[in-house]
Amino acid sequence: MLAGVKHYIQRIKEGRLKELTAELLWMYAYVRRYWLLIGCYILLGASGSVLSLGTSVVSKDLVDAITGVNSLEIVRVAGTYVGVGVSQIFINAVKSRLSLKVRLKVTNEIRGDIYEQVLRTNWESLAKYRSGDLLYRVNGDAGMVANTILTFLPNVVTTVISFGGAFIIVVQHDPWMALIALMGAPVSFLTSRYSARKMRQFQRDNQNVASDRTVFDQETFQNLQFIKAFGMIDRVTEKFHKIQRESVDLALEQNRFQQSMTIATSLVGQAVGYACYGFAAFRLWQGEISYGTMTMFVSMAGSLRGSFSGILGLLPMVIRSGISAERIMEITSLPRDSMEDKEEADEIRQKGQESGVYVHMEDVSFAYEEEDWIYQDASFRAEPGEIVALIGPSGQGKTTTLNLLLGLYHPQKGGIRVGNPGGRELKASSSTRCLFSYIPQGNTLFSGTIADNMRMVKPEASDEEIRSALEAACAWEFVEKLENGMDTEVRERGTRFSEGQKQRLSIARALLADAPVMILDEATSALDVATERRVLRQIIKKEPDRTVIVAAHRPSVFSMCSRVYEVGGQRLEEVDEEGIRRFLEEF
Ligand SMILES: Nc1ncnc2c1ncn2[C@@H]1O[C@H](COP(=O)(O)OP(=O)(O)OP(=O)(O)O)[C@@H](O)[C@H]1O
Repeated sequence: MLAGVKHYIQRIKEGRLKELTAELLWMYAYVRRYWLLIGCYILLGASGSVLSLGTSVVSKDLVDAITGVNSLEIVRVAGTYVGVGVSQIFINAVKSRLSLKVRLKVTNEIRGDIYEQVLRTNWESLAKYRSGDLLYRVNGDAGMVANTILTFLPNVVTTVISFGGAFIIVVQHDPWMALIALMGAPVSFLTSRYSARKMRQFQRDNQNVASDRTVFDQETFQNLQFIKAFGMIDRVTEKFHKIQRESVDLALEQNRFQQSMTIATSLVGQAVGYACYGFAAFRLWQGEISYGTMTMFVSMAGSLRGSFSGILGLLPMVIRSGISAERIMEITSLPRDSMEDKEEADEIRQKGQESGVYVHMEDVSFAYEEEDWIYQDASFRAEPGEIVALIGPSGQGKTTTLNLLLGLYHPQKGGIRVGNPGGRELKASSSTRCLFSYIPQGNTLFSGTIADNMRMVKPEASDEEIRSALEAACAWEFVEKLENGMDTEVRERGTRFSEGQKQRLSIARALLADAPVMILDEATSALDVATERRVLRQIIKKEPDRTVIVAAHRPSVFSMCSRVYEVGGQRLEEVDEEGIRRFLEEF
């Protein structure tokens, strides 16, 4: 007893109670939002329970009428019996329909909420999660929580009504009978307490395996071409089967545990059932109860036992959704993108159309991991109308610098400022991202047509505007030859185009966004030198005040740049003319 109390005190100290309360409150917020629908569902469930109790009472009268050979009474009671049964069928049908409607609505809304929250989460925190894992949290975990919100409360209410109703009816007829029927309760309570602890661990493992499966499936299909090219089909299939086996083993182990618990409680339940039969028969022999009352006793005793186990049986569901809520809350409690400077940033963007926007980085020090500096005290500037290049060996910090400018990561020291020359200035943050159009490394095309991809950044763009952007990015020359021009499907991840073509489409999309600063991260690396120069010239020609920042490995763009910075050896420094000449010679 003392050990039990100590155990709970320890768990409260560990913060488990606080966590559990937070999980329940989080779920309760959704219950409150749908209280009317959930209320209707509970009412229907409750009336179903009352009718079910009614059936037992009417069956008693029916048996008594039959054994008493009272034909008039038989007809009356049989009529009520049939009426109650038919009502139950209709109530169940309405309940099932309402349940589906509410389930679809609540599940979609919870998923929508979580989806939006994930998208608005700060990139620095979100980048640590695998996309498949996030996908599982949005789909699997959200579905689990929605299911519990819908089933837990209504089930508790209907079970409490069944239990309370049966208890009152039995106690009124014979309190001893009620006591015997509940003899198994302490055993059920103790086994469920033990099983709750084990189930929590099983559920955590289950959710992790399911999440790993989603990650694996997603990565396999995304990289199918690579897998085929490297002849990795057998290895990948083997890994797929291994993950499957893991989840099967876990499910079987969990099932074995659940079954042993079920066997233990069922054996106790059965023993209690026989005791009820015996006691009811004894009372009948004593002539203290009728045949009808005996029938009712036996059915009510089953109902008492059943509803008690039913309440305890809801425990695994609460555990499952508690774990899911915990996994979702882990994501939704991450810091959000702050948009507090949004209005000022919009103003800078507006003004930027006349005077352009500069980007200044002053004495910045940044490390992903503590003290593992990418660079310290680094400065950099890009003015309107300039093309500025960032060069340096692979893995030294070019992309990192661009991410800092975009406010996706934040420097530990120093500041990054963006603003109009002689006008307003802001610290780089999620709010100032609207000043940039960014072309990251790799493929960023989405399913849909070329025009759909273009309109992602400017939904109201006319065909003329799209064509003009495609022309400026030197993409129109191949798009116009396609069977449906800009209405041609790009296919998933743009598989129908060459790397250089995909890069030109991405540049066209960035041009259409019409932001005052354009960032290209190796975005022209797959183009031949002549096309690369043509594209950069067009970018400036289209908008002479645009600020262009290019991360590049090769020196082909140097001749067009106002300034070149080199990132490497934990430094970011401007390269003088001598340095550029040396770089060109080395290349
Ligand atoms: N999210 C991250 N968390 C921890 N370390 C990171 C992260 N992103 C990049 N790095 C590390 O920071 C360093 C700089 O990476 P970055 O992508 O900026 O290099 P890069 O100069 O752009 O390289 P490349 O020319 O190959 O694209 C690398 O050592 C990389 O491993």
